[in-house]
Amino acid sequence: MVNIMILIPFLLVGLFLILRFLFKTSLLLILLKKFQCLEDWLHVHQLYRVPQFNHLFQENELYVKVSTYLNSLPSLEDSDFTNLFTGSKSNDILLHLDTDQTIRDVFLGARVSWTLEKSENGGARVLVLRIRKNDKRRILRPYLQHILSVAGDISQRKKEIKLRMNVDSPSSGENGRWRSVPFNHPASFDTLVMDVDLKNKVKADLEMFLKSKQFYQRLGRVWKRSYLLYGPSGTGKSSFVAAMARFLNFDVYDIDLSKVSDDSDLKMLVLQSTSKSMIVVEDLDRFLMEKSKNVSLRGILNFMDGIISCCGEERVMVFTMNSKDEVDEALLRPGRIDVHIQFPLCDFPCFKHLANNYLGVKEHKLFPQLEEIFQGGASLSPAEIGEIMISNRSSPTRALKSVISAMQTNAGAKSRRVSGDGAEEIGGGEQGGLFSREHSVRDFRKLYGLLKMGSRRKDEPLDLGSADKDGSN
Ligand SMILES: Nc1ncnc2c1ncn2[C@@H]1O[C@H](COP(=O)(O)OP(=O)(O)OP(=O)(O)O)[C@@H](O)[C@H]1O
Ligand SMILES: [Mg+2]
Repeated sequence: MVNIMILIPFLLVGLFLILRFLFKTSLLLILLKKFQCLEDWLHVHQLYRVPQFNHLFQENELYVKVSTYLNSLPSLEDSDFTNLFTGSKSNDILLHLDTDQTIRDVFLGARVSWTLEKSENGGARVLVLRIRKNDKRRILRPYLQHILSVAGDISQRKKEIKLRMNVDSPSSGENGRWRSVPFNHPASFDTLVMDVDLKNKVKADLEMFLKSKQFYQRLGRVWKRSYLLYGPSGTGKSSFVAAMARFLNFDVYDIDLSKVSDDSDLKMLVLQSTSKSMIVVEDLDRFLMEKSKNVSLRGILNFMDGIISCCGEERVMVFTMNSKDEVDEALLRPGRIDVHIQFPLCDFPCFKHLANNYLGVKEHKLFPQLEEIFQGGASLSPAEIGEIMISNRSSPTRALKSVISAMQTNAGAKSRRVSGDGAEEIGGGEQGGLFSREHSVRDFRKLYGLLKMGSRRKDEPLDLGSADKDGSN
């Protein structure tokens, strides 16, 4: 009994030292690996080789996708050695599988391994998949599908968005071709001041669309969705297009209809676009109102339906207009346009949000006066208010006073118009809407240096204000 009492402290110390030794060294890990090797050795395996190039020396897309997938696996970080590279951004560090490196993966409970080998005939490489024969039938196909889908998602996330524009250069015979530049528009759903619910609804709609491949297939419908963004100039339609593209990570095909030679040329442009892209036609109402145009209404309808006949993969189409009142019903029918989004002028909550974003002002003694003016019906577009705030950003009070003057000038012009003509101008005028009188445009420009506005301005739509901006995001 006494002997046991003496032994216990020695046993405890011994146990402590053994545990300490095991934790301080990698003995446990080594034992685990040996056990796995032994277990593997007791199974029959099948090997699959994914070569980097095919027999015509073209890069094997499967090899690229499997590499992308393997380089994203957390087990790569845990492997004994691997390659480190910098990414496209300066502070990105990327892990890459090295030659003769083996990486393990688990799929549906089955353990598989991949080894990167050098092929016998030179520098090309081969990825070798090792899979237990017992698991082969059950997991091989779904596992490869899983790899393709993960790799697709990764490359989509990493992709740099491109803006593609149709160029009009008959001399070089390039008419109808797309010219591409990196898409760097800074707008995102976070920077846009608009109704939060509306913003969330659009995001949810886009997300749902992306996930609905099977749904569209089951219904025998082409996987596409069309949006119409309409509202006065400077209310954020083009910025919204940019936000959508950024959100979807889709390339933007911006079609300039004036550079399209005829109806079939327009169809060709769609045929030359790729999947996972947004096809954008800005100011469609203005184009349709033009008397002599190369593309007919039928051509445009066919082009909208052209997607249906040509392209099965996901496409988002976006059309912008100042007003949809004058536009042919056929163009707006469900199926051609799925979602209509109105962009109204700024109301008081929207103004407050802009004041916070541009001037860092949450409350101000001029706010009650501004609220009254807004409630009186005067309004400016977010672009106009933004410009005033930018040019006066060193003095918030001056900026707010300038907004007040602009709204008063604007309201004055409106009332002069109403009393002079006996009716408010809505629709039709060359330079209708808020600045339909030349002198009010000049007044406004003089006051705030808005040099680029006016030429594209249209009348306010009749349904203005139905989707109020609440100024939060
Ligand atoms: N809702 C908004 N929130 C934040 N900024 C906005 C908003 N609307 C417009 N702006 C600002 O105004 C400028 C012009 O906006 P944008 O070009 O998107 O308007 P638009 O509706 O496309 O006008 P147009 O009909 O003349 O093409 C942008 O630089 C953007 O920053
Ligand atoms: Mg625009």
